Amino acid sequence: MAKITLKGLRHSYKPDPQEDADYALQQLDVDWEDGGAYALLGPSGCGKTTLLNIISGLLTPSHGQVIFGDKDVTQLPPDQRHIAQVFQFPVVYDTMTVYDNLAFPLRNRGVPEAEVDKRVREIAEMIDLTATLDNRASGLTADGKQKISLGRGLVRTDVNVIMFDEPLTVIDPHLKWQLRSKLKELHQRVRTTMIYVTHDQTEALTFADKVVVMKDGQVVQIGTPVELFERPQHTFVGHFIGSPGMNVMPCEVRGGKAFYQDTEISSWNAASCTDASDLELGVRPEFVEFGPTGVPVEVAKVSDAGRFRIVDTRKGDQSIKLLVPEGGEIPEGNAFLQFAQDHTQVYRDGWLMS
Ligand SMILES: Nc1ncnc2c1ncn2[C@@H]1O[C@H](COP(=O)(O)OP(=O)(O)OP(=O)(O)O)[C@@H](O)[C@H]1O
Repeated sequence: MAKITLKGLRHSYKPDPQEDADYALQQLDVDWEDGGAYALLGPSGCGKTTLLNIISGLLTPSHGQVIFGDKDVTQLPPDQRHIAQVFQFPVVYDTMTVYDNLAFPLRNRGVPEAEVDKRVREIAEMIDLTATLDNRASGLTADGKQKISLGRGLVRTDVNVIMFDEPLTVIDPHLKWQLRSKLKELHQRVRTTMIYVTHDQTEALTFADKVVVMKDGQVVQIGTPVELFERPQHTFVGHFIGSPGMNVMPCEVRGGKAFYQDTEISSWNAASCTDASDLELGVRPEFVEFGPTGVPVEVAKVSDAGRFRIVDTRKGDQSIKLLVPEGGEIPEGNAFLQFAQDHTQVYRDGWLMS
């Protein structure tokens, strides 16, 4: 196992890239700590698969280095990188038994049969496949087959990283959460570095200790689920993560104070703001409440979400959402909103002002 470092990585599929938009991956520097559970999260087309293929060696980056430990592997083919991959669709040998599927990577590497047997039984137990070891893999359901794909990665002792590319896509919805929590549990047991690629925030936040959020070929934030929630570094992170996402409103800063349409808003970072162009305020619905004074709005819609209600308020074209706990009062028609200062922040050009 080894730390993985991506240094000055850029990739374009075009032969003669000229501008940033020609790059599927823009300047990227990321350290993946040895033994970490990471999610790579972002919308379709943001560059997740490109990045995964560069780490696994299927793709050579246009610029930059891929380093495992202290070894530069940028030019090494996939089979010399010791990586296990679990794809959207399970890759299993249908005619073989579950046992032989799990044993395959070890026998391929000439591991003695006694060691193979020990390892296969150990891993089968971890992924709940012991009872089916002698069955043909063809008879298994999709989640059983996906467990085999995973097991084939876990069984190897030479693996630097296990990478999952949207692994729950073909799993029945009611089994998804089971497999998801199984993955988390397995990571805690084996402590192999895992990178889990998804566009689904629930999958990312429940699996990962650290989430790498991507947008348009760029990493916009690397953080724990709590950090992404509490301090989104970019309005995209605030909006993409959370349900509903962060409210983002245009604002002005005058004399170190933020104003939204002439109402002063207390914000923890407005004082650091010297440049008054392209500014926005971000505040999550969890940190907005009704008050006797504040931003005047009109209550437009109330949706029940179990233990709380999501209230959609309007001021002109601007929507500002807030969460009201069960039993909390919701005014009809006109109302005022107040924002928690510690969780209300100014962004410039999308990026958090520091
Ligand atoms: N083989 C290719 N040739 C040319 N352009 C490509 C190729 N593969 C991907 N791209 C482009 O690179 C960008 C990033 O694509 P990529 O598949 O890495 O994103 P993604 O986040 O994995 O998306 P998805 O979740 O839909 O798979 C996209 O604009 C895509 O059109």
